[in-house]
Amino acid sequence: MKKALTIAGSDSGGGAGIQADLKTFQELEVYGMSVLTAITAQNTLGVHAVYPMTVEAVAKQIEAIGQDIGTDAVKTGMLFSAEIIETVSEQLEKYQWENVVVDPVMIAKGGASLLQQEAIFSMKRSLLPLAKVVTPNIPEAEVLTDMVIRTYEDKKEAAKRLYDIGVKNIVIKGGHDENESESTDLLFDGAEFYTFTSKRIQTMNTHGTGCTFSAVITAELARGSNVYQAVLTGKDFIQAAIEDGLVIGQGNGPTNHWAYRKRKYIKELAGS
Ligand SMILES: Nc1ncnc2c1ncn2[C@@H]1O[C@H](COP(=O)(O)OP(=O)(O)OP(=O)(O)O)[C@@H](O)[C@H]1O
Ligand SMILES: Cc1ncc(CO)c(N)n1
Repeated sequence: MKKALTIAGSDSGGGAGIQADLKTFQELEVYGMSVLTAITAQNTLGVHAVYPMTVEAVAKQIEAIGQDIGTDAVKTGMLFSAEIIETVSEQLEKYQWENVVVDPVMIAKGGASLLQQEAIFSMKRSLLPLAKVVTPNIPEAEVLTDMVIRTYEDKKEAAKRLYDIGVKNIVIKGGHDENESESTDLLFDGAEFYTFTSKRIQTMNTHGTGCTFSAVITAELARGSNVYQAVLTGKDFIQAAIEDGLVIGQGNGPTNHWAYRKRKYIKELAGS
């Protein structure tokens, strides 16, 4: 049984954060573990309060896993503060886990801050150099690279700048792209650029897309996939999850975490 760990915030509404990650790991038949960095009081209408954990609580949770269970891959999501980022980075270095995926979560869909402004420096200096994959959306990539991203060439330049910080593979996600008919994610591995394009779905129910996408990449790396295959599966998984989105709550609803598995089974049944 392969194992994956998420170090992230709790979304009480169940669509993003730790909850999205664990649901995704389970769907991909990977044993899921979690380290909480913060608790959010959150629903489909927005983030109503944030309660960060102490650095001691974060370190102890990681040590509990490191000293006993270990992991085949680990992702980070909402980390909230510079001190939490420094603690997580120290622990990742201590255990030398190989498949580190950093989703540099900064702002929730409703505009609430999930990362303090002064933590950006720690993210770039301490955490990103440990990452095998980083998965910023366009606004996050702009903050991390200090540039405006409008065109495909801008995305390529931003990916190169992130590579220079020390990340081995960069995925700039297209959810916030201005293209109304497609959503294209760009992967750069230091040598080649690859694009992953899908039809843009017109829906309000995209809460937690980024968390779910990076959780798929993490689970797939744990299962032994290479980065290209992991991103490809991430794109298929999130497309199915948005297409079969759930009408839950009064705002931006969550995606459907079992849509990908359901489609796979239907295909298998049709073939048998
Ligand atoms: N409307 C959409 N239709 C199809 N794919 C989408 C849509 N919105 C996002 N995606 C895909 O979902 C994944 C996540 O991208 P996005 O840019 O939305 O992340 P994010 O902003 O970090 O998400 P969040 O902050 O809500 O967790 C990417 O693979 C992207 O291409
Ligand atoms: C806890 C948490 N992590 C990440 C996101 C980003 O989608 C969110 N809304 N909430």
